Amino acid sequence: MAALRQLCHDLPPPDMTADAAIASHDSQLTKPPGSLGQLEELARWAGQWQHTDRPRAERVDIIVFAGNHGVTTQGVTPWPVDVTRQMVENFRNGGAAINQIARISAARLHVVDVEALRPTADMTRAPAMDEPTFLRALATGMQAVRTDTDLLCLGEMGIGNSTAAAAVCAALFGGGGAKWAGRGTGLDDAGVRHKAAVIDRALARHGSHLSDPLAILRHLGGHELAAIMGAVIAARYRNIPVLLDGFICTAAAAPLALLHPHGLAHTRLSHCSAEGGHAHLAAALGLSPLLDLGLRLGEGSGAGLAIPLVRSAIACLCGMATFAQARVSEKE
Ligand SMILES: O=C(O)c1ccc[n+]([C@@H]2O[C@H](COP(=O)([O-])O)[C@@H](O)[C@H]2O)c1
Ligand SMILES: Cc1cc2nc[nH]c2cc1C
Repeated sequence: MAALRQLCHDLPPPDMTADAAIASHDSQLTKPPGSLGQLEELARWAGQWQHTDRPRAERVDIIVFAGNHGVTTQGVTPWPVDVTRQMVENFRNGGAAINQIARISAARLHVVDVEALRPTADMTRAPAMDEPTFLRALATGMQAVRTDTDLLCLGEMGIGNSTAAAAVCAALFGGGGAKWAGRGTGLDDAGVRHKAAVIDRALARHGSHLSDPLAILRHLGGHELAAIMGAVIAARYRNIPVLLDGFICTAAAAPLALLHPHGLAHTRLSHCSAEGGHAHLAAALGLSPLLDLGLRLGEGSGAGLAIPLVRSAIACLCGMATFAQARVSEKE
């Protein structure tokens, strides 16, 4: 735990020399300054974290981390637990939404079943993970990050994990189960109220251990959430910018924002999920989503859909002519 805490404390900073070079080059491109809006900032973000003034997004990985959750025994999701394993099989056979999005976005898809899909402990009765399991799941996430990657998209699959994510958010940011519990895969109003009460019971059970972001993720999170956290940390050390997906993925990364003042600066929020807590979480983290399409699927689907935006931003930065090259007159 101490080594992990040190890693989080020592996260490398952005390359502001590359950033200045990009800003200077961008100002000479054949467009009114600022007219590419958020794409301009997106290209600078990619360059800052890839440590280059000519960023790339040719080699893009989508990693879907899958895990199971003991808290499902509390009736917090309308779907059978076995769907996690069945969907992993579906990912491997090319039949899920993320397979189609990965193909359209020309990204490599990797599926990792964390801890062989063994469920965590039920967080209302015990810590979701003991320390060795938490660290092993986190290391699984770190090891899944390849070095030959320009851009990393993270996603998850886990029946019950919207309860784990909501509990993590409640412990990190306050507000209790009622603020963070959402419909997940399709709960009705009574189901959401029950889910909020289950979260409140877990918070009460672990109260004295919830003062530290890593302890919060261990007690209330899940194997795939820990793996996502590990992947976000590894990407920072390998100069790889990260696209986060929906509510669960963002909640898994959120502890890093509390462990380091710029812990999530190398990540962008790909979209705002329809899951109620995601907008609250984006606001708490100061992240603004690139897309808002009403998605609430997970699997890395929103992150996959944002890949063409990053590619377009970089293509404009690196491919456009300058005013001098194109002999276009500059503003008077
Ligand atoms: O990405 C999101 O914002 C999102 C919102 C709601 C549900 N999900 C997915 O649905 C599953 C969790 O829902 P639940 O109801 O079983 O907790 C899990 O596999 C997630 O990938 C994902
Ligand atoms: C069918 C199904 C597909 C999913 N993909 C991500 N979460 C999911 C949850 C369910 C239930």
